[in-house]
Amino acid sequence: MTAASSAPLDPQVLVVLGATGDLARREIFPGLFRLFRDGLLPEDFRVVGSGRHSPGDDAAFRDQLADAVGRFTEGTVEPAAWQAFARRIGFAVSSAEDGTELAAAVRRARAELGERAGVLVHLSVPPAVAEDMVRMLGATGIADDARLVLEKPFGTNLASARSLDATLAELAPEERVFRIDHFLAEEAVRNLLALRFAGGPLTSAWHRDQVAYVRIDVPEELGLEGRAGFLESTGTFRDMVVTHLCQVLGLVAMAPPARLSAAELRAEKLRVFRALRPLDPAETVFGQFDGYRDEDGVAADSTVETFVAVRAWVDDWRWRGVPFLLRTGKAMRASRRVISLGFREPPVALFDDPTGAAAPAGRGPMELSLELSARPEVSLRLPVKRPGFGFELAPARLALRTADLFGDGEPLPAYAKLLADAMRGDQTLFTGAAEVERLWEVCDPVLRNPPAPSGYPRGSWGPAAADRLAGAIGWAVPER
Ligand SMILES: NC(=O)C1=CN([C@@H]2O[C@H](COP(=O)(O)OP(=O)(O)OC[C@H]3O[C@@H](n4cnc5c(N)ncnc54)[C@H](OP(=O)(O)O)[C@@H]3O)[C@@H](O)[C@H]2O)C=CC1
Ligand SMILES: O=C1O[C@H](COP(=O)(O)O)[C@@H](O)[C@H](O)[C@H]1O
Repeated sequence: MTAASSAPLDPQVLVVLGATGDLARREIFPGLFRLFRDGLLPEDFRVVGSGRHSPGDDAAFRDQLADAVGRFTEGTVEPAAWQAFARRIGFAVSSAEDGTELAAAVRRARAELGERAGVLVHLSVPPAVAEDMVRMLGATGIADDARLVLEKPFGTNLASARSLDATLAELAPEERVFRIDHFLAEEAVRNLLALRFAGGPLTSAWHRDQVAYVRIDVPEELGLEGRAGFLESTGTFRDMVVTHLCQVLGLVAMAPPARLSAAELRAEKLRVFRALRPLDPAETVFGQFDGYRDEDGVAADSTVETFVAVRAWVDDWRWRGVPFLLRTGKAMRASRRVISLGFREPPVALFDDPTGAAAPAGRGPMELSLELSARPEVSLRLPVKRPGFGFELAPARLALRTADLFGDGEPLPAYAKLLADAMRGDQTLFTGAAEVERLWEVCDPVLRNPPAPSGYPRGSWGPAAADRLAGAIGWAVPER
């Protein structure tokens, strides 16, 4: 994995399609501002936001962004820094059918920056329109020498992902195509690689001989946040499972790569995804939070899932027989992103039961948990002997918080890291075409035969059927 190069960057025109959308205001513009503040953008740059509907003029667009950046930036936004950043931002209308105004804005920006100026286009648009937007970039010449950053989900199924890959291949060599899955750039996910591959007993324990189950749990408190249109057309399975949760599964399950390069990481993940058994609708639970159908923009008879739980299996030598439990949903009790590995229990419960039958319910096996927050936490739940006369065991937790080690400064958000990497042409943390296509293949049985969603109350942990799916392993996220 390459460190951010300190070499000065050529001037850049940064184009954001879907610039009025949720991702743009929540992550992309705050991310770009953060890079600007940290001196990680080139000396000379322009930002062209684009969408089908103009917010009015450049000033109105900047006002919208000032609001968003203030809200979604950690720490204070210094007015002088914001002004210096904002004066380089403009807006141009575009759609899949007509990119004339956008192309003119990009040409003007390049002319201002000089002939060395590069172009980076981030397509922050729903997956169903990505290919048409890519074609528009080709037809207008914007894609000619630009780097193209594509959002997840990449396509909406295997056929559309292949078609999008084919269209991209006509316009740009693979080195200029960046398929984003921002979970891969989370500080904590990269910390997982350190934990696994920097040596020590965890490297050899990462195996079916020692590990009884893996859980990847991403409940979210947030509901629709004005994204009814997106969720109604995409659903949580495509939005979160085919993408983030499966990608994290790939990093958890992969064998050690020969080196931390894009090619090696992609190859090792692909090996896992080839061994990933096609998901079984009978081992998948869909849920829909109560009241979802009353939300603006949601069909009165919508069967779109806002919650998914899956039991998956990786049929290779390392993982065969180990369940991988995946769960995510909107409007749930808490927002967490936790990977847990439960270690096998000894064959005889020496301390608990004279018959050697089982450990008492509630204590659970030794479990390693990684909190995928911007400030990574690693903890180990393990049994300790309660001091005293007998041999009673109690659960305890050893926790390591990187903020305690390195200070609690403002971590670089995943999107800022990815945008900086894309500008530098570093694809290490981006996904490859083959792995994305294989994941669509694995997920296809559920897409073709989706389970009917069960209702669940807002603020709960999801439908009871998901608890039954997890069985004795359960879904409990560690206390913080
Ligand atoms: N929101 C999030 O937290 C995250 C989202 N993503 C991904 O980002 C992408 C965008 O999501 P999000 O911002 O949430 O979605 P939104 O619906 O909020 O925004 C999408 C934007 O795309 C534009 N758009 C919509 N339809 C079309 C169309 N037919 N042609 C051209 N442009 C269109 C809209 O702008 P206009 O109407 O002006 O054209 C809109 O601003 C998705 O792929 C999503 O998976 C990834 C990570 C996190
Ligand atoms: O890609 C997406 O991710 C977010 C969750 O990511 P986070 O970094 O905001 O925690 C999810 O809410 C959204 O639906 C999805 O499109």
